[in-house]
Amino acid sequence: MAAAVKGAVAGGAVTAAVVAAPQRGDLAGPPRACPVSSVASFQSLSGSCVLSISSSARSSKKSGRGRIVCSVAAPSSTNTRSPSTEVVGKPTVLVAEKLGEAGLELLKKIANVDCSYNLSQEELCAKISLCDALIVRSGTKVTREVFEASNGRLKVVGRAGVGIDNVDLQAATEVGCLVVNAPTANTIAAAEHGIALLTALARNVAQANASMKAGEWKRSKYVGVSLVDKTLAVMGFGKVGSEVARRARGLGMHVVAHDPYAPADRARAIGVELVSFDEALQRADFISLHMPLTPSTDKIFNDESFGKCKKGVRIVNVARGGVIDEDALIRALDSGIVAQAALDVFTVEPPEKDSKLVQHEQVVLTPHLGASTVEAQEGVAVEIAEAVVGALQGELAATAVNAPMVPSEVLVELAPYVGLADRLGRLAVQLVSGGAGVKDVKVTYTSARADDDLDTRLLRAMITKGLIEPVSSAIINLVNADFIAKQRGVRISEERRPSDSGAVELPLETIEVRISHVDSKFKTATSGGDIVLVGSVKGGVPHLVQVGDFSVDVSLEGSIILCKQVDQPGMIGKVGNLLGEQNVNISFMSVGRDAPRKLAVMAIGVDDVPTKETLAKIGGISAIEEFVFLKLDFMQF
Ligand SMILES: NC(=O)C1=CN([C@@H]2O[C@H](COP(=O)(O)OP(=O)(O)OC[C@H]3O[C@@H](n4cnc5c(N)ncnc54)[C@H](O)[C@@H]3O)[C@@H](O)[C@H]2O)C=CC1
Ligand SMILES: O=C(O)C(=O)COP(=O)(O)O
Repeated sequence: MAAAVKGAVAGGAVTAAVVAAPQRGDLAGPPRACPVSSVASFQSLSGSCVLSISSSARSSKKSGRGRIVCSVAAPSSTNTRSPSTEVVGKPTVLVAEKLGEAGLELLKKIANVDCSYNLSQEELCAKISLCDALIVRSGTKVTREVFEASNGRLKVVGRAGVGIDNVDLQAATEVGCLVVNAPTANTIAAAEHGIALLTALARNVAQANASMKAGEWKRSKYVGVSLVDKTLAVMGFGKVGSEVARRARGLGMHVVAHDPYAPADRARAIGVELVSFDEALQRADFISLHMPLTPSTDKIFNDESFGKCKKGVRIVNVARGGVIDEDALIRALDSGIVAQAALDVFTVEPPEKDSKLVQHEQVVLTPHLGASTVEAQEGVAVEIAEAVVGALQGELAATAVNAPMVPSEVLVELAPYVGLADRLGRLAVQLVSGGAGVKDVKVTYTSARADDDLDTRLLRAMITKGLIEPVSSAIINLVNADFIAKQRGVRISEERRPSDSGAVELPLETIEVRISHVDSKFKTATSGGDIVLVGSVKGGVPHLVQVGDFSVDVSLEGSIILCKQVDQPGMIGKVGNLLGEQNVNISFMSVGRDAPRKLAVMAIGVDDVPTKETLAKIGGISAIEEFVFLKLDFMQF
């Protein structure tokens, strides 16, 4: 994608749009569909956000399809999508698990929505290459195979809930697919379910209910234990954990919490003592689990940890089944270390109905209902639909889980430099003629601001995009830029160069891209043996201001002809005439020279692509020693 950044100030709010240029490989014919995804816009949002640099043409680039119009497989009996409502030109969102109506309505405003539930992995893989977004809950495994089967088309996976352990984040990142979740809307529901299980456990509600339904009346068998003055250990003091702690304090419990990353002041504010893992186990009468399933929490409750607990401890798990070694739990229940367990989540869902855990008398079960309240499901549906719609429109995703979170105000400020960074990378790589390929790139940012006052991750991603996309089939965005650079052995180092201009109102004055250890097609673009291009933003438009040691000034739009020549009268006229004869419009011309009548570099911006013959004629002008034509827009070829 060649991107032009257009900046504007509208109604006091700065907005800018990165406009995707058409791609090589696009077919002629019907207009390219999915216009929403070809525009990455910056919006002034509150909080931390991430820019999704998207291109509608990514699917067409790989697959050769010219438009993103889907004919999705016939709906199964559980499908609710009506194929007749599919609209050409809209992206397609596959909703693979039940989603609240309000969320579906939001999606339908901009997308064809295909609600296909209970898909097998094979069915999901078969459909996914026709979808721009996928929305799941915890019941769908979004594996590497799914990302690979998407063939580059899937731009965003929305997890309508918190836990993203069912999504292969590494695979998503590698293919540049954004993953967003809905981290807040089900917090209270999960916390309330935790408390429901805690109280039910203490008073044998489930067992007594089953007994009565079986016609019994056993009052002495179901004597419970009190919660007041007991100690609850909250393991994982995040959003759900702290809400559980707050409620447990209201029930008169002492609450300790273990969370290596929790801020002490939040704990103190709720009257919770933060303790080590072992101390939490040693002090707890009740344990409530609220940590994510990660490699470091996988089976963190095992024989060894149960061995550290008080005999008769009661455990509630509304987090993830995998944090408990279920065989170890059965042993701990059988030995009496654990008196009772209440489980909403399981290592494999649904668990085997005849498993010892499911059938254990001291185990109370719910089928992953933590988030299942009417209110939470409506909230989650809206939260995820907004995130997915935003991502499809190239907006900032505040809940991205596999991309750097760049504060929105930083993004707004950097917007004009995003296109500059992409174009400098794109031009620099076209000057490389050989050698071992691009391995060493140094980017120098000149700024009058303090050293720590520039977040360059977005710019680095765009330079990477510019450097790699023209010479590969990779699609690069903020999600996968660092991964792809590393995978290709491209080392991008960054440096800040202070400026004493005093222009602190600008985040940046110039960006210099230097490629070392390569040969150049245009020797004049080298300085000290390296290819060096410097750019800046003028009036919101990216400009090339230096080529090697020569100063130029050419707007980075369309394409550029660089000529090295002996400075002499009439050169501009000669080149201009040749281009004029071919009806090639010149947008800019700029000459940088050492001294009068010595060597000069002429940079000519052209809106149209000159023919090979015209270029050859320019190259044939006797005073021109070197000559290179650089393209910013690949559709022209
Ligand atoms: N059963 C259900 O339907 C639901 C389950 N959940 C699950 O509950 C869990 C918590 O969700 P939230 O509170 O929203 O997430 P969160 O991200 O706000 O909190 C998780 C906390 O766990 C902490 N943590 C990470 N590693 C830890 C470790 N080794 N030991 C102790 N703490 C550790 C983190 O620092 C963080 O504070 C997640 O696993 C989520 O998937 C959430 C909602 C509904
Ligand atoms: O949000 C979470 O982490 C949950 O576990 C909720 O899962 P669900 O969306 O109900 O399948």
